[in-house]
Amino acid sequence: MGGLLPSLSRPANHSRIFYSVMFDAGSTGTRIHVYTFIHGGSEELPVLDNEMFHSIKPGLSAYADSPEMAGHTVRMLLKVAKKTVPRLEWKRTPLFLRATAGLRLLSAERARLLLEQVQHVFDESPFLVPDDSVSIMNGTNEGILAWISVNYLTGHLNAHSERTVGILDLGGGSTQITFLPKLRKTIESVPVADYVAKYDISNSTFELYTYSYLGNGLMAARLATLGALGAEGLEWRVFKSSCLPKKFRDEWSFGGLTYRVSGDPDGLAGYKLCYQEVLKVVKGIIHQPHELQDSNVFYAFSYYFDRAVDAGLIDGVQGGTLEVRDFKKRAKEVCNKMTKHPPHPFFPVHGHDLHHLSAQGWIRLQGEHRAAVDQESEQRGGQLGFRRHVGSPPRPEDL
Ligand SMILES: O=c1ccn([C@@H]2O[C@H](COP(=O)(O)OP(=O)(O)O)[C@@H](O)[C@H]2O)c(=O)[nH]1
Repeated sequence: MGGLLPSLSRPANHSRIFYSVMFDAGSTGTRIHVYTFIHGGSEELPVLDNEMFHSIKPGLSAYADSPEMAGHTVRMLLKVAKKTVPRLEWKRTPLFLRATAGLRLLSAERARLLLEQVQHVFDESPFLVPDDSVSIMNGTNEGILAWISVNYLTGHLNAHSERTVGILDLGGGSTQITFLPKLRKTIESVPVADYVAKYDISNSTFELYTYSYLGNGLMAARLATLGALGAEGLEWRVFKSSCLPKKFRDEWSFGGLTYRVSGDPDGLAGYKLCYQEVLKVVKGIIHQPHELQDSNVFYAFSYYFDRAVDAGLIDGVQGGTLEVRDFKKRAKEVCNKMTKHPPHPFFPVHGHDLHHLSAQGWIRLQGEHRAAVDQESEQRGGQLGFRRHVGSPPRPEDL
């Protein structure tokens, strides 16, 4: 997002503080980040001084049939920008919105109508609206930017660092995997050319393995497992799964549609059947690079983090370090227990078939993209790579 920073050529007597507003329009929510930067001098890069964050659920794609509601969401979030940025700075503070999987999953026309509403709200606001303010970010850029962010925050992009870490991001609509391959063969044996992307950062070129699986975010893959994604007859159908406790009934909303779901009261439930159900959705779709069979460090976040916390695998504040097989072990325990006592439904990780991704690989789990690095624990050996919500208020998902 090269245009995030406004031009720094300003008169000498000008305020050295400036602001930038970024909207993350995800499939499950829309979030605003209001950044405050301090510009130390013409030779130096600006320093991030503060970040204000707020979010609203559901995401913009829930309003595909009523695009003006998407505009309303953005208008509500802009109130946070108006409160944070001093009035005198509004006209030089740029607004950007980048939409991810929710809008990628819609038809081009429906997505266009939603973005048109956002553009309208931006245009009537008192802020600066650059030419490329509102757009859908492609999956490759989403994966690369997450890789850069995590490697920058963990100190792996500095000149002395000899290795980098991979990232696994499980959103609601898509999931991304990005890493720097150690073997040439990994690049040469990708299924299609768009699994490889070159990126230049401070005099180094990184040739990354990166892919975004659209429709394999947690919510979309879960519905696909139930045979519900794209199905007809949502008004009368109940989608059953052996991944859910037999007596479980609920309604799930995603992308503007509501699905009635339940366990199978007359059938069987449990790990084995559930695993087979999930396999149908990911088999032949998820590419498994050979070199990841060896030990590798990945930072996994978004729903990987959320589910690891829900499953009691890691602490919700401290984060933690896990082996991939820990997910499988816990999924077995929970799914097999649910046949006896119905607990909350727990789905094994759908986004990637993690078990096959890396049998001995470690993943560290992280929550928010904006979390700060816990330097102390990194120095202690990196057992707890990240803390969640460091330096920010608790996340108010609902305004
Ligand atoms: O700043 C953010 C925004 C979202 N998320 C997580 O991302 C997931 C939802 O992803 P999203 O709605 O953006 O879906 P996508 O459009 O990426 O598929 C949830 O686990 C959120 O907690 C996050 O960790 N940090």
